[in-house]
Amino acid sequence: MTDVRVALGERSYDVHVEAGALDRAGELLKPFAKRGRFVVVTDENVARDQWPRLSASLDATGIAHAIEILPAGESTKSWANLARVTDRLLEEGVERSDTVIALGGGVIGDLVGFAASMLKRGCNFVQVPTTLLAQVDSSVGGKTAINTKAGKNLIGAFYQPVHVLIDPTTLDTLGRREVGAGYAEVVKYGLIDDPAFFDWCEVNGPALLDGEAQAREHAIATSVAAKARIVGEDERETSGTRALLNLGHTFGHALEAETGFSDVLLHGEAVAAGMALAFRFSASLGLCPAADADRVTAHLRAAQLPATLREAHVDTTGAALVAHMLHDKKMEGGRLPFLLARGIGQTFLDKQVDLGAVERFLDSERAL
Ligand SMILES: NC(=O)c1ccc[n+]([C@@H]2O[C@H](COP(=O)([O-])OP(=O)(O)OC[C@H]3O[C@@H](n4cnc5c(N)ncnc54)[C@H](O)[C@@H]3O)[C@@H](O)[C@H]2O)c1
Ligand SMILES: O=C(O)C(=O)C[C@@H](O)[C@H](O)[C@H](O)COP(=O)(O)O
Ligand SMILES: [Zn+2]
Repeated sequence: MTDVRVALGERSYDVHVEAGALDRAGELLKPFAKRGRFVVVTDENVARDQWPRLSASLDATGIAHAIEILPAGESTKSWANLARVTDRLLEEGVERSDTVIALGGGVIGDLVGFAASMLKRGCNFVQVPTTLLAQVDSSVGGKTAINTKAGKNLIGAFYQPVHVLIDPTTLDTLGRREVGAGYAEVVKYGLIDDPAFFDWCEVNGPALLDGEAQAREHAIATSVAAKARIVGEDERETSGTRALLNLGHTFGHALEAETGFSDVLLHGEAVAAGMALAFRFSASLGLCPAADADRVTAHLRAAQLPATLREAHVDTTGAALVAHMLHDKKMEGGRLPFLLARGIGQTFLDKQVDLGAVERFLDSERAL
C-alpha cells in the first residue's frame, strides 16, 4: 500500500495505491460522498470488467449510485460526449459539492475531469484509473481535455481531482496491447530524469508487462511519486518543469493526428515512437550519445512498442508532421519548444529548435 500526496495548497490531494482497493472503494471513498451518493462515468469495457466490483462495494457501504456508460476508445474524447456527460450530470441533479467518479482509462479520466470542471463551474471528481497508463500518468496532475478536428487535447482545463484511488489488480483484465501503451509512459519517467529507474525498467519491464504484481506496484508507485513531484513544482506548465512530462509527445501527438486518433496507434504507442524519435533527433544534433538513443529504441522494441515512423504505421512527409506540431500547446511566440535529451535521464526543454531541421530529420527517418 502506498499513499502519495500531490501538494498543491488548497487543491492538494492523496493518491492511494492498494491492491484490492476497488473492493473497499465504498469505505475508502465514503468521505467524498457528501450526500451519500455518487455518479460514476465509465466506458463499456470497464463497465463489463471492473464496474461490478465498485458497484458491489458501494452497495455494501450503502452509497447510492448512478452510472453513465460511454463507448470505449480515443474518439470518445469529443464535444459530443462532453455534452452527453454534462447533460447526464445535470439530469442526476449533481451539485457543486457532489463528487463524480471517473472509472476507466485516460480517455474517461480526461473527459470526465473536463466535464467536472465545467459542471456548475466546477464539481468534485475522483479518479479511479483502470489502465496502466491512467494509473502511472493521466489520473494524477489535473490535465483534462477533449480532442477536436485541429488536434489532440486542444480544448481542456487544468482541474485537479479531490482524490485518486488506484487498484493495480484492475489491470488483470486489461489487454496486453493496452498494458504496453501504459508502459511507454512508465519508461518516460526514467528517460526524463531517473536513469536508475530506466535501468530498473530494462531488467523488470518483461515481468511488469506479464502482470507480475511486485514489478507492477513498484512501477506505479515510482511513476506516481515522480508525477506528483513535477506537478507540485509546476501545476500549470509555466516554468518548464512540467513540460518535461511531454517528452515524446510533440512527435507523438503528430503521429496520433496522422493516424486519425484511431486504434491504429494508441496514445502510449505514439509516445513510445515519439520518445525514440526525440532521442534519435537529439543524437543527430550531436546532443546525445548515439548509444543512448539506440538503447532507448531497443528497449521500446523489446516491449513490442513502435520506435520508428514505419512501426507507428505513419508514412508521410516531415512537412506534414511538422504542420500538426504547429497546434502544440507549448507553442510560444511562433516557436515550438522541444523536449530533447543529453542522455538517458537528462531531458531538457530547448526553445531554439529549427523546425526545418525537425522536418529534414523526419524525412530521413522514413527510410528506417
Ligand atoms: N491527463 C493526462 O495527464 C494524460 C496523460 C497521459 C495520457 N492521457 C490521455 O489518456 C488517453 C489514453 O488513455 P488509456 O491508454 O488509458 O486509454 P483508454 O482510456 O482508451 O483505455 C484503453 C482501453 O482499455 C479499456 N480498459 C480500461 N481499463 C480496463 C480494464 N481494467 N480492463 C479491461 N479493459 C479496460 C478501455 O475500455 C479501452 O478500450 C489518451 O487520450 C491520452 O491523451 C492523459
Ligand atoms: O501531465 C502532463 O503534463 C503530461 O504531459 C502527461 C502526458 O503524458 C499526457 O499525454 C498529457 O495529456 C499531454 O499533455 P498535452 O498538454 O501535450 O496535451
Ligand atoms: Zn501521454
